[in-house]
Amino acid sequence: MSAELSITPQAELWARYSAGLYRNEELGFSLDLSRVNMSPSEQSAIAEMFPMAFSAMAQLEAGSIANKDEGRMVGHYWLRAPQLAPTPELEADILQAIFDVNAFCQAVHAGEVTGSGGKFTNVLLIGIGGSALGPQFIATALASSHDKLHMSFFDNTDPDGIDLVLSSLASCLATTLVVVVSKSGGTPETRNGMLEAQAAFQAAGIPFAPQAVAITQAGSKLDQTAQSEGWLKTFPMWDWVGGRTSVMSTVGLVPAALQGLDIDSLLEGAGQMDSLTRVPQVKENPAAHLAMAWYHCGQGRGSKDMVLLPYKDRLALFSKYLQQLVMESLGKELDRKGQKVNQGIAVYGNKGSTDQHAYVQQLRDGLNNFFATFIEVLKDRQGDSIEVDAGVTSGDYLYGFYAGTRKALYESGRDSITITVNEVNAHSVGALIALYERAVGLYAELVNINAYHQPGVEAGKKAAAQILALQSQAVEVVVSNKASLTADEVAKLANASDVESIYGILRHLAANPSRGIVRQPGKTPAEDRFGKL
Ligand SMILES: O=P(O)(O)OC[C@H]1O[C@H](O)[C@H](O)[C@@H](O)[C@@H]1O
Repeated sequence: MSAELSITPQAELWARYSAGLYRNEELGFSLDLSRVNMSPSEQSAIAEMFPMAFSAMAQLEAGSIANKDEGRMVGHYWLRAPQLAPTPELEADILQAIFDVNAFCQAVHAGEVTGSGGKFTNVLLIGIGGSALGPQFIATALASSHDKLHMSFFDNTDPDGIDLVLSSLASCLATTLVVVVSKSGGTPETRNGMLEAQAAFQAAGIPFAPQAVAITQAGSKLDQTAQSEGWLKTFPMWDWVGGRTSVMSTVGLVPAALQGLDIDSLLEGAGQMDSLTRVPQVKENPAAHLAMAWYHCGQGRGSKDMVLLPYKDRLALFSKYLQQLVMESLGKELDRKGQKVNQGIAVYGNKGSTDQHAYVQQLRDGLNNFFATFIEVLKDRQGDSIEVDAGVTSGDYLYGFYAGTRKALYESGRDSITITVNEVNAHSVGALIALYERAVGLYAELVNINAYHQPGVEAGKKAAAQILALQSQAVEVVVSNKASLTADEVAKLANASDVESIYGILRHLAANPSRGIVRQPGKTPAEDRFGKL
């Protein structure tokens, strides 16, 4: 196949590009599938599946219980078109939340709401998954020297990672606004981050509650904590917004507005893309183009990985953001009929041309198990560029590397999609997010899965809870025994059968001296002995 492709005449490729390019001048956006080796007949076969996908999306937008397993509506599209919400109450809730976000952030910027050290200078956002990835992506994509507040994140329960962020905030904790984000309000990593931040405030003698903001569903554990401790502010989150599609809700709007970003433009860009991707004709709909290409490349089974190559540093976190959006939405064991399908599309990537010096070698010459998505940004920078060679700028190089890689991949029979935007700004970032949200929704309909639940995540959470329960049993046995014990002996005394887990727990504790446990290494893990320090 690659030999055939490599001899496709340039003129034919140019004609295919020109005739097939989806573009919208007003939005400053185009989508090119000319380097996806999909014949017209294959295109029409996939296009025939779309009417039912369009109608499912229309029902979803009209307020159907699209997430049947969890009995929920799926309403992230209403966030940028509140008039489309299925009830006047929901419309009013969305508008009120946007109003409150603006009012609060204006008061912070104006110094009407302050920290104990005066006007806020920093934001520490604590969240994980959909409650961190979107805010992090937007913060990085749209950062500038005019940012009103400096952004930091706790997005994990890694003590060392937390310390690193805290050390960077040490001199400005008294002017740091802490925003704790959790839709469910009960996610352990986020709760731990909140407790770590509270401890740091306490150690510095700064009251935490007057500098803390919660974003969560009414009545959640986090909501209760915020209420009972008298936190500065609580913003609502709704059950009809999924975590991975929550970036246009208070989850993404509060941090973005605090940073000083143009949230109206973000919502407008998303809303404009929503209008284009609502169109029920494949040819006219860029999200349908994308979903069609995904279906073709992976044969509707996700057999090829999606490699994201944005040629713009600001978009480096987009692949991380899309990893959750795509993989948590599409990675499902069962289809809607309950049949085992093990669907999904693996997503990875970072940025071009950096990745050309890392893994692009394999993309070009190695396993052909992927399709690439290039993101090209036409505007190089604000202001002019110097020439790095006669008549050539750094931006020309970046373009050259993108175009060259696209060509080289095509010549070795590897499919690629190119998305082009005029520039990276709040409007185009909103549009890109909306494009992928819709493409994921449409693709999920094509393969008949529920894109809006995440049953698999629960298994890991339950297993983690079991390990933590086992830890207290194991510690009790070790500290109440005079002699040191092997993991097998600890397991026996704790009445537990999972010796390997006990070994792992004790080895971890022994590596942290303040936990009071020592390890005497034996020849093998089974011969290691654990005792009181
Ligand atoms: O916002 P939270 O309720 O804290 O959830 C944070 C994240 O954790 C979960 O495990 C889900 O799989 C994600 O979809 C979610 O975004």
